[in-house]
Amino acid sequence: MTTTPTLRQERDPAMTDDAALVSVRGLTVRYGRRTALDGLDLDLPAGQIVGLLGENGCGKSTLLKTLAGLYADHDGEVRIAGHRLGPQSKAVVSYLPDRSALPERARVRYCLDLFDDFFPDFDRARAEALLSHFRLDPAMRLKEMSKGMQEKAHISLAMSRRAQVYLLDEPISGVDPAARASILDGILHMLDADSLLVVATHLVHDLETSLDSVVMMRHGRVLLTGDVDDLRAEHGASLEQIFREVYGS
Ligand SMILES: Nc1ncnc2c1ncn2[C@@H]1O[C@H](COP(=O)(O)OP(=O)(O)OP(=O)(O)O)[C@@H](O)[C@H]1O
Repeated sequence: MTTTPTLRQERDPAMTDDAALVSVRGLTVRYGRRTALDGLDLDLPAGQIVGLLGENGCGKSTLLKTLAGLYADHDGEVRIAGHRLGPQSKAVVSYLPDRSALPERARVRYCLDLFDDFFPDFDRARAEALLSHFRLDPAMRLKEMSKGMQEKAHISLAMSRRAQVYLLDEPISGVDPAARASILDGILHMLDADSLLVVATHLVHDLETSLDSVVMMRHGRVLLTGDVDDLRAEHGASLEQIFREVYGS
């Protein structure tokens, strides 16, 4: 099969797309002499659940961190809800990193207080409802929880900001397969219809039915992007099969 990015839209590479909630042009991020993102272009509209897929080291985490406004040092242009990266873009982005930034001795209740203090858009009732959905006790300390329980706690916090863009970096890698559907239900249940959720994941099979579109990356660039239903129809295969063919070639 071809890995040509046939579904990428033709556009003027210099212009960001005003209609897109997230618009990226020529984004390059380097760690010293290593180039993690290499002139990446991307447009993501509101109202989508987008899977960010690709091999280890292709740049998924770096892209999410950059969109979250954590790398000031980059080349290219990024717009989020029309804002350049900075305080205004950060205010509309809820980012769940692949490694926790919360103190592990903290009780979940204290984390709720932290989010309440730090994020004006934090909806505490929504977080408490999600914690309850996941059967987590707010009195527990993070370090007393299993990896999967910690992930559920972090998801509850990140998804309870009334953000426009949610960036989740491998949010359910530690959760057992049977519980993944319940977590995805919890996430999607809380999502406003006009927000955008981008989830970096290797769990293509588990997320396949939840995703509207995918962005497949390789070597710091977008290799293939498109609507999941369109891709399945075009290739006559499941998303997981398409993924295996693209990255197996
Ligand atoms: N802090 C860092 N210092 C130096 N190089 C880094 C750093 N973080 C990432 N890199 C490099 O940048 C590239 C992209 O890494 P990144 O973590 O974004 O990939 P990824 O697609 O998220 O990988 P994975 O699927 O393994 O999580 C890799 O070559 C990696 O070695």
